[in-house]
Amino acid sequence: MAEPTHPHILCNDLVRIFTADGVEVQALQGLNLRVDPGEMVAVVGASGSGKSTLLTILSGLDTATAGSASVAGHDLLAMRSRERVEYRRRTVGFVWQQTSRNLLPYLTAAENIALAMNVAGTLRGAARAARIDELLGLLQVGEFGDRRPPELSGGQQQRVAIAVALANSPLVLLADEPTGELDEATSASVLEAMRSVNEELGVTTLIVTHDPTVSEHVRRTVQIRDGRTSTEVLRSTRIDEHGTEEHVAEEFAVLDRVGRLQLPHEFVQRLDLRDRVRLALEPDHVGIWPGGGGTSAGEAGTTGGGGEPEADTAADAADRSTHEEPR
Ligand SMILES: Nc1ncnc2c1ncn2[C@@H]1O[C@H](COP(=O)(O)OP(=O)(O)OP(=O)(O)O)[C@@H](O)[C@H]1O
Repeated sequence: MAEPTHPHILCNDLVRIFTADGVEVQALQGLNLRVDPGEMVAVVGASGSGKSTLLTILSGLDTATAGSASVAGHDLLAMRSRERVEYRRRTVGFVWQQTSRNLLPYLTAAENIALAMNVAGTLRGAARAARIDELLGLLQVGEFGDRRPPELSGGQQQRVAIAVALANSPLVLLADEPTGELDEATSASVLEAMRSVNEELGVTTLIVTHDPTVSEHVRRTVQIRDGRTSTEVLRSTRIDEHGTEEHVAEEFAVLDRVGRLQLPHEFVQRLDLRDRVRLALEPDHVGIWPGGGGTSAGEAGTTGGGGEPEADTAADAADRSTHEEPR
């Protein structure tokens, strides 16, 4: 039997509560996320959904209020300050939205990468120079090693920032709105550069962003809503019956360890689902009906099956199933 993979990022029921002026804000409300080694995943959500809070915790700059979070085997809630420093220097690399946070403006691109190696005490001499050339080449900014950030375009600056983030060969690359200050075409090319780095170096990559178009550049997009992951879109390529390659995107609801899921907002609105719903366990899917005693019927959060089941059947099945209220 194959060995189970240990995820590179694992968050279980992650909660972060901020208190400002006596008012509590639950930025993360029991978030679950798993990213396996070598995956490239985008976490996409509206402003205020908790993206930056999640990334700040994963980067070791903040600690969660409850739940668990681990990155490449480091338990982020139990980590002490010395481990935290090493973790930030060697285990994870970061790319932030603002280039000013990624690069020092008075150092050249090559010197910015060298500085990251200096701080972590990694490569020296010829090995260092070779690695800097390799990284700049990989990010397609090989000819700009001697330029300072103000002499580079926004897209080139972010490519150099990615090279800096990779300087100490981290296992995980974390990016917070890495294309937030770029135009559409430049964003697409920077995301493609991140994808080729992910493929060539195998570095696990997590991007958080409000920009839904990022999902076109990754295989898996996780939607975050109100501090929780809600749905996922998986992209794959398959060959159709004419031998033509086609790209397929499928949307899934995220089911947590205890069986909770969030229905997509449109489903809830369309069927006017409120307070409680009726459930029916079918051989290959689960049906969900409005619970208000109406006659309208529909299905949500299901795989397989089709057609509109009888409301009576749903009620019967719901009676047969557990009567526990969803938590
Ligand atoms: N330090 C803080 N103190 C109080 N509330 C905070 C703090 N940081 C974040 N919040 C609140 O937590 C919630 C989530 O914020 P967060 O910055 O994680 O969202 P986001 O999805 O990254 O949004 P944006 O895309 O606008 O940056 C928001 O309601 C925000 O106001």
